[in-house]
Amino acid sequence: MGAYNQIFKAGGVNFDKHAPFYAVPQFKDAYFPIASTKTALARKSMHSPPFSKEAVRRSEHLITDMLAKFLDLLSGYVSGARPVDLTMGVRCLTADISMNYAFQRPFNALDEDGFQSQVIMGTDASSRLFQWLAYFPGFVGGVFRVAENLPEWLIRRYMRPFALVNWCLEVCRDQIAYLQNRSPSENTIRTVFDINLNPNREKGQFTPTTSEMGADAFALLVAGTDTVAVTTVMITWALLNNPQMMQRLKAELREVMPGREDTVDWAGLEKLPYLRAVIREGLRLGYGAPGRLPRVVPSAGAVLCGQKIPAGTVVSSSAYVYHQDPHTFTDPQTFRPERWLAPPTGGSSEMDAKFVPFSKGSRSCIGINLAYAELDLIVAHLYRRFDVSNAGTTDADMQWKDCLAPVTKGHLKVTVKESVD
Ligand code: HEM
Repeated sequence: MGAYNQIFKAGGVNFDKHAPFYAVPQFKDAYFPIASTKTALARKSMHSPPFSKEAVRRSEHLITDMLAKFLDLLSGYVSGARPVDLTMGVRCLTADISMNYAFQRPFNALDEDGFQSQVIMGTDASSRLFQWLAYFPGFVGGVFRVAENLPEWLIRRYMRPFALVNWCLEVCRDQIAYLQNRSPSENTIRTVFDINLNPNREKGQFTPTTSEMGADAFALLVAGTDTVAVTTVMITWALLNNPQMMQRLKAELREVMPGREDTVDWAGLEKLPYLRAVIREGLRLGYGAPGRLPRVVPSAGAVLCGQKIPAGTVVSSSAYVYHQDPHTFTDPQTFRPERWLAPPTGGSSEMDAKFVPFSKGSRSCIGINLAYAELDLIVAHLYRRFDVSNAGTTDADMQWKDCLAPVTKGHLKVTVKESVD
C-alpha cells in the first residue's frame, strides 16, 4: 500500500499520467487525459466546488428528479411482468443524472423506448475503444489518429463506434453552447461550468476553449455513467443471488420509508449501516474503475516497494489488486456486506486503507460525493419500491472486462413487482 500511496499522492512530487494510455481522440481537449498533474489541476480545480459534499446536498433534486422518472418508468413494467433491461435502464438514469447535474439539462436518455438510448451506445462504444487503447497504445493510438481525420460520412458508414462517440461529443458541445447562450435569469443554481464561464481572473481562473469545455462535458458523461451504473448492476446481481441480504436491506429501508413510495434524502440514507455496507461491498466488487491507471516516475526517480525505479518508468497499481487481497478481505470474491459493519462483526482500518475505488490524490475521482449520493439514493429507492427477480440472466452475462470502467458480457434482465408494504 506504501507504493500506491506514493504513486497516487496529493501534491508533493507528482507521478504524471502516462499520456498514451489516455489518448482517446474524443477526450483529447478534456483535462482528464492531461498528463501533467499541475496543468490538469488548473482546469480541474474550477470544476471541484460543485462536487463538494455540501454542493451535492444542495443540488440533490437534480439527482432525485431523474430517479423519480426512472422509478415511474419501471412501474410501467409491473403489469404483464415484461422483463426490463436493467443494465440499460440504470445507464440511462446515470447518464441523465450526470448531465442534469452538470447542466441542469439531461439528455433524456430515459425517454428512449426500452432504454435503448443512442447516448448509452456512444458511452459504451467509448469504453470499448478505450479497452483497445489500454492494451495496444502505440498501434491503436495511430489508428485513432487516422480515423480522426477521415470524412464524417466514411466514419458514419464504416466505423459505427467512432460515429457514436463523435455524436455524443457533439451533443456535449451543444450543452456548452446552451449554457453560453442561456439568459442569466435562468441561472437558478450554479452549474459545473459556471466558474469556467464566469472566471475570477484574480484567483487565476480562466475560460477554457469551447472545444475544451465540450470535451470536459463528454468526460463527465463517460466517467459518471458506466461507473455508477455497473456498481448498481453488480449490487443487484449480488442481492438477487443472496435473498437473505436483500431481505435485511429491505427491512432497514422500511424503517425510514414505511410506505413503498416514500422518499428519504441522502443525509437520511447515510445513517443506514446495512445500506452503507452494501454500497461499499458493491464498490469493492463492482470496481467502477478496476484496472491499471498508469503513471510516470518523476525526474528524481523513486523507491517503490524497496526498489529504486528510474525516472520515466511507467508504473501503476489498481483497485482490483487491493480489493482482492485475501489477507485484508477474507474470501475476497464473495459479496458479503457484513464485512463492513462495525467491529466486532467486521470493518477495520486496514480494510478502509485498502479500499480505493475512487483512486487517491490529486487525480482521484472528482465525482466521489455525487457517486455516493447516486448509489445511496438509487439502491434505497429502487429496492424499497420494487421486488426484483432475475429474468434469465446468467453468471456468464455478468462477467466483465476492464474497459476503464467494467463492461459486462451481457445485460442484467429482471422483472419488477411493486413491493408488498
Ligand atoms: C462508482 C462511481 C465512480 C468510480 C468508482 C469512479 C472512479 C474513478 C477513478 C478511479 C478515477 C481516476 C482515474 C484515473 O486516474 O485515470 C476517476 C476519475 C474521474 N472521475 Fe470518477 N468514478 C465514479 C463516478 C464518477 C462520477 C459520478 C463523475 C462525475 C459525473 C466522475 C468524474 C470523474 C472525472 C472527471 C475524473 C478525472 C479526474 C482527473 O482527471 O483528475 N466519476 N474516477
